[in-house]
Amino acid sequence: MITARGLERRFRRKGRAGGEVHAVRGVDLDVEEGELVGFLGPNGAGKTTTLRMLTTLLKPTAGTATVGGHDLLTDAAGVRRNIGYVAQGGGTAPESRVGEELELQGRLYRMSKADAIARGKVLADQLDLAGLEQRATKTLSGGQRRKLDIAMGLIHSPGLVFLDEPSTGLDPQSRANLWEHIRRLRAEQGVTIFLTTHYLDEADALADRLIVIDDGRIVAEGHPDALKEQVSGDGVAIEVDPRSAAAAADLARQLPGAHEFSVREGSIRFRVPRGDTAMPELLRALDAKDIATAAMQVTRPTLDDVFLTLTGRSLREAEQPAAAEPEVSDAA
Ligand SMILES: Nc1ncnc2c1ncn2[C@@H]1O[C@H](COP(=O)(O)OP(=O)(O)OP(=O)(O)O)[C@@H](O)[C@H]1O
Repeated sequence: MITARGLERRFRRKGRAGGEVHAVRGVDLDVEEGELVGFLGPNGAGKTTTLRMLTTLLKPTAGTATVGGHDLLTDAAGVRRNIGYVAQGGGTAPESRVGEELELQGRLYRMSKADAIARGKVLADQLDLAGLEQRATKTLSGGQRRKLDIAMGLIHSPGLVFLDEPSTGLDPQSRANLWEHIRRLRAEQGVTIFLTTHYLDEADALADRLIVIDDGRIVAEGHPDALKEQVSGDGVAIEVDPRSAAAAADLARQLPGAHEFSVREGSIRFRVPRGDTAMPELLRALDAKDIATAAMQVTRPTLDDVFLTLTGRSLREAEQPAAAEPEVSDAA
């Protein structure tokens, strides 16, 4: 469904400072039909820029791609016909009615009036918007508005849909509801979904496969659980008498694959590939040396641990609002 090689995008900075922003620095992507792929990275990592290139809204500075079976550079119209794109801000006019928006969107894709209305009804049902057709879009809740945006992106029955930060700004209940709908769209309609997010829980809950981007480059790729296992392993924390800490840490260091040690007084922390198998082994070793453990805890890694291991930064820290960017132009 998507094959991209070496996609790059530079933006020229305006003003006296000059120079360039290298927003995307050579991205390779492969997305198979029917996949639900999460494109995860902190603010400013290059997610939206990549998405805008893949959806023909922005020309790549370098690289090639095939999207929905059409060449991005030579057949942009073919790409546009075969994809749906749901942008961050959505695109509904505040005064118009839900049903009208859906119909108009269908007409923009050259559907007949009857087909646009019929397809709008099916999508409204599937996305829990039935009964709201006569409501002005400005009166919808945030969650309903996002679902309308998604319905509009799907009106022409594309096989591939891009969702840019679908649940940003929604309360936890609306987010969970939206996730359920996204899962169902894939399950019931077989739509391939490529979504960007900077929420770890969203990536974890939704995606079959994650592609992690940082500073314009892909830094990891895989199923959320596989990434956690490969990249960082389980976290282990044990508490012993401070006088035994050095000896206990020595024993823990002998566990296969143990790494990232920190020892502070009687508190020892480290990571191992599998906490459940390492723990009994360590307990036996400590017991044999008469070292008593006051507490022991194993924690499963999070996607934040993955990001930290790969980049040396926490995704949560990286999400802090960025400093104001210099004025820039859209032209490369
Ligand atoms: N039109 C533009 N002109 C200049 N620089 C831009 C432009 N669009 C994006 N950038 C810069 O490119 C970098 C990547 O931005 P992008 O919007 O792709 O990130 P993102 O990962 O989608 O972030 P967010 O999660 O905040 O949406 C940032 O440094 C951004 O300031």
